[in-house]
Amino acid sequence: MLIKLLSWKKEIWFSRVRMSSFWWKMDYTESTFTIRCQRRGNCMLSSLRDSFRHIHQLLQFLASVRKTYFVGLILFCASESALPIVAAFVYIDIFNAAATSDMSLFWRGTISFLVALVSVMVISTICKYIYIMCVKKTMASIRRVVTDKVSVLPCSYYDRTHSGDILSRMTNDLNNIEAVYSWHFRSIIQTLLYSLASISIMLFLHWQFALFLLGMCLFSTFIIMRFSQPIQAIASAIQTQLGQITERAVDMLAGVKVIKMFQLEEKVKKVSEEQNSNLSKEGIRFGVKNGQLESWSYFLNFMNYSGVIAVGVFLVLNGQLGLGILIAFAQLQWNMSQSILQLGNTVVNMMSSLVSVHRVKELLDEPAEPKQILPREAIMYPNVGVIHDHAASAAICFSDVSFSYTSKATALHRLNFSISKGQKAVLVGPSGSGKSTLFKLLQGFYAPNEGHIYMDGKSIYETPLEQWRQSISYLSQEPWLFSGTVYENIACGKRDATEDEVIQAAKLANIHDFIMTLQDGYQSQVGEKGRLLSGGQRQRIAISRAFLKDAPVLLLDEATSALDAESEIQVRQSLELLMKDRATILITHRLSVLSEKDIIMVLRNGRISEIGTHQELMNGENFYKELIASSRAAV
Ligand SMILES: Nc1ncnc2c1ncn2[C@@H]1O[C@H](COP(=O)(O)OP(=O)(O)OP(=O)(O)O)[C@@H](O)[C@H]1O
Repeated sequence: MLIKLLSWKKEIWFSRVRMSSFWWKMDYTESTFTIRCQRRGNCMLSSLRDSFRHIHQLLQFLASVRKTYFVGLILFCASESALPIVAAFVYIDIFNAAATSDMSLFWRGTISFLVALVSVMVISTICKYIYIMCVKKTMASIRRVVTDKVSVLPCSYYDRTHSGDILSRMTNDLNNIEAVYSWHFRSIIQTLLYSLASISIMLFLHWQFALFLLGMCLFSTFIIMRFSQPIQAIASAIQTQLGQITERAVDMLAGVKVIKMFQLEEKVKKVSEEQNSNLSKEGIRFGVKNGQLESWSYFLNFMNYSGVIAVGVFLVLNGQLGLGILIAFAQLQWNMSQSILQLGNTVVNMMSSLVSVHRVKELLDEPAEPKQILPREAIMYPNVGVIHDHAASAAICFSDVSFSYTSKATALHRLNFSISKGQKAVLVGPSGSGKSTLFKLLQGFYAPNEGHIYMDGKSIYETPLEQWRQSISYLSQEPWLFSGTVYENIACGKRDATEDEVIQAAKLANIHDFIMTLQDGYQSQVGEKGRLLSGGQRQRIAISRAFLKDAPVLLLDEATSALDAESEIQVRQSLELLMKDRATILITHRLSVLSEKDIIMVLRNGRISEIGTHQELMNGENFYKELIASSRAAV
């Protein structure tokens, strides 16, 4: 019965431990001792070994400034720790001077303290400058590496990752990493240095009394560490929620017009209130736990201090300890227990910041887009270098190209077509039939699962992506303009473009006259995403860019469909000029605008179901006729 009762109690204890956000598990398998901490939600360091790995990562980030950083930091901490220790010795002198009326002791103490104070001020200022400079340099280099990485990630990464999450890694997480370098390492090193020095001095002055104090400090540390554990879990949850709030904010800013048009303000408000309330709940939980931690810290600090005074006075009364030494002990103990208690907090915060190291490292470890598209399975392409006759003569050629985003559904099935220089192919088909996917493959954003793509006789598998993309200009329905000037937005079409070339491109795109009416001409700001310009003006700036790029292949994705009739006519004229002597593929849902000469490719469920001119296709019974009929009905 008793055994049953004990095992029942034990089970209750274990289940309570498991119910907490964290549960620390001792694992002795294969003679290794690992402490695992598990957490609800994602992105949590799974073991102490991981934490060390991430600290190692932080040290690697420091790279060439590592030695300078640690020299600066350790000297800074040593100088800051030295002051209270000197003060303790000064107390011995001053109290002994008071007890023996010895003025020379008093002056020795006072002067040594003043010298120490000035020295610490000078040394700590210089050392702080050195180590903070290293931190700033390191952070600048991490930011550069992260930005570089983000710019070379493949499209598939952006498909599966929310931009808010990426943004959060580039901002919140990097700030947390900076906090580790600037504060957490400092606090840990300072506490260790101060504690080691204090313990050595106390052991030297009175080893029995020192051991008693040490025991009390260790006991306090143990209690504080227990209270610190839940705080770490809450801090991590807060960080995850902050990431989610950033994601929502990015969505909200990008979709502000949709929100207005669909009167989604209330819904957005509700979601944001929910997130805020969750965040504030976690914040309150954090505050409560932190409050408990602080109360315990004060209580233990006070108890320790009282213990020192009580035992010290007892020893003084028994003649085993001088009054000066007791005051020195009290001073050293007070500072030591303060910093040890503080250390608990620092370790907790640092563990939570290591989550950020993990998140940034995760981003950096993402494979970059390859410099060249490789065949998915080399075995299926024994003759990659062999060029078929039709591919060699065509500007664009798809040969048996298939592609799927996921293993479940195939987006494109065995596409075969070729387009010559000066020819215009129009891609039509219902929504979801694979038109944009075809463009993505042609631009090298994804590798085909099977088949070959050729441009001007060169296989995509044998041409570096940079060179491949250099041969393509892409214009979409919503042209992307960067914040900056009109000039910068056109000039980015060609590396080292001259002013004359930029102006010539703008003239060809029929936008030069308009630019000259702007207050600052080519130096006028376009605003975020070109908001200071109209849709047609934005599109013509994008066309200028394409003129400047002068690529032989042109991809137009509904480039005129967002424009009003007048803008459309102007843009169309510019486009006609741009298409001249280039191979063009145009995606459109507006079948009324097709010309007699265009080659029409009908995509249906990822397959080319028909190909030919409008007249040829209208002669037979086919899906194209159905599309024409439904588009006329829609008009
Ligand atoms: N990033 C992606 N990941 C997974 N599936 C995708 C992705 N992008 C598109 N798809 C799927 O691939 C298929 C083809 O999509 P695609 O965007 O190429 O169609 P579309 O013909 O351009 O459509 P629309 O005319 O509506 O723009 C669709 O079933 C779509 O759901």
